[in-house]
Amino acid sequence: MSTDTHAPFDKKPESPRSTGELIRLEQVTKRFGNHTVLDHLDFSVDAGKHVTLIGPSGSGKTTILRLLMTLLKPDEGTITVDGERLFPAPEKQVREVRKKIGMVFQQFNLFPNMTVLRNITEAPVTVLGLSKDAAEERARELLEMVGLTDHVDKHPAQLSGGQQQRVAIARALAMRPQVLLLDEVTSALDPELVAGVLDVLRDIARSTDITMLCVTHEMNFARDISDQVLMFDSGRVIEAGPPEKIFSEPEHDRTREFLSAVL
Ligand SMILES: Nc1ncnc2c1ncn2[C@@H]1O[C@H](COP(=O)(O)OP(=O)(O)OP(=O)(O)O)[C@@H](O)[C@H]1O
Repeated sequence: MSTDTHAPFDKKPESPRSTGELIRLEQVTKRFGNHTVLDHLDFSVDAGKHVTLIGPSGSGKTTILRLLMTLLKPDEGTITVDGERLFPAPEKQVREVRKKIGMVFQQFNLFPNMTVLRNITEAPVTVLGLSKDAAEERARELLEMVGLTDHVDKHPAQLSGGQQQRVAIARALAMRPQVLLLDEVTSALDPELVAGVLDVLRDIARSTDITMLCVTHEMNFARDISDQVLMFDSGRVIEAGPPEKIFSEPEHDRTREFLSAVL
């Protein structure tokens, strides 16, 4: 069996996957009724980069992740992932492109009736066609990475929220996505469980070549992992730059107001 099948994710020293631009949104507009949530939005993310979306509640950050997951469709504009259209595109192409994208949600969304191991192996077996053994081997490696080796046979209800979220991270990585979307993954956790989850994500950011697009209110985490921070306001990017610039010398008044409220 190739090492490729065994590796839970691509570590940095191994051959990188795509390089250059991985995600591109062009003139993307999303409306809910009369409410324009994203307004002719343009931005791109290069492969292997960690990009964090910050901004006030309701500014459209989660909507972007949901568009990339194809849980929503834009009203206008194009979305491209790894050079292939995600929207507009034929259904078969959308399914293929979707395999390149993993997401971790605020509410862990684990299957309650499946064990931890099965939660992680289910999609690699049914969607990627991995053998049960190969999927389990990969799952065990991922569970070690997220510090949950002792919990393989438990059900989600037997775990803390932080542990469930770490299973959800392992589950997303089991599909070997090129992009990991993180939507306020610690917002539903008790405060004492937040650090454990963020540490796992820091480790993934440091040791793998995965591209991350992250919505978070954890500004220290954003500062630690981000190559670029995008400040959103009313469905537009109003300021973008490396974290040291955005957090220390923001140019826009709205960014300053937002950061003074949350830091
Ligand atoms: N399915 C929906 N139907 C109607 N309105 C929606 C829907 N989803 C989101 N919205 C609205 O779109 C706007 C943007 O929501 P979104 O969740 O993208 O914001 P956000 O920046 O992620 O906010 P938060 O930080 O509070 O999660 C909000 O006003 C929200 O109420």
